[in-house]
Amino acid sequence: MSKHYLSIEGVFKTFTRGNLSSQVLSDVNLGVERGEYISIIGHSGCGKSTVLNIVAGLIDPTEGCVILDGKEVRGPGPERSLVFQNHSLLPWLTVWENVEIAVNKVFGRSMSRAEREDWIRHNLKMVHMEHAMYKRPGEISGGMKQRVGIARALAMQPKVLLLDEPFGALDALTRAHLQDEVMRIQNDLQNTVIMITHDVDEAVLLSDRIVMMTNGPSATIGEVLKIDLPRPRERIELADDPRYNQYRQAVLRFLYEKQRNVAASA
Ligand SMILES: Nc1ncnc2c1ncn2[C@@H]1O[C@H](COP(=O)(O)OP(=O)(O)OP(=O)(O)O)[C@@H](O)[C@H]1O
Repeated sequence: MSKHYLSIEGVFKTFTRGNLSSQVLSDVNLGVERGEYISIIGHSGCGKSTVLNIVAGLIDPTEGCVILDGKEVRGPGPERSLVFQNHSLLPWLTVWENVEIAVNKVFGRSMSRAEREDWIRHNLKMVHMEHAMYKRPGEISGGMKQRVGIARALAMQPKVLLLDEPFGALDALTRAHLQDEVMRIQNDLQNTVIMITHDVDEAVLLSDRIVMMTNGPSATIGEVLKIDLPRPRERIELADDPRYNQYRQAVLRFLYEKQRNVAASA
């Protein structure tokens, strides 16, 4: 039995179409502890989403496996909820109904109607969206849609929350605001999170460990950096913290010195 809460064990992935095949991942191994916040960073196209989709159960590895809480991942499931960069809310439903669908699916049998309503309200409150619960996605901003997406994912009480560049499409201020919200929620709930990001500051600010991937093809984990900064973290204070800047530099060095060939050809 795996000694980690979540473990990615010897994962290889080759995509094949006709007689063309490309090996995207090669021998990816990672152990994640319960309550840990992990960021995955790496150059565009190296295979970050492929790793996340394998953990989500949306893609099968060619070799290797993912074990979550003692069980091998086989196909998607509500114990692994995903939030994408592009809001995946159903546009014809209200904010409330978008969360309700997920809650009914997971807790339809175990909670009464009143309990489910309380739970939906609680999760919308947590992301400060209770004021807009009767609006449709087309009537709210991008940042608000991401809040609802996060509320919906959290409402499923997943064992692991998978975030694929969740703030990537947002302007800098909204992004900072939402990062702070996610840190606050993380301090309260102690979720296990794996997040893909391209943003070095975001990775250092939010993570317990940053997983840095080598360039593809046949990408793997190049280095793992432990972020030993006390929580709760304050972005303004950290800007002057020498440790914060050392972590930042370590990631930048990995991306732009050790793995720079893709950056140069991009
Ligand atoms: N279904 C698929 N079929 C064939 N190739 C694929 C498929 N999905 C991904 N790939 C390829 O695998 C490689 C890694 O893609 P992936 O989306 O995992 O990278 P990424 O690091 O998340 O990229 P980005 O940062 O740009 O989002 C790319 O070369 C991509 O073209």
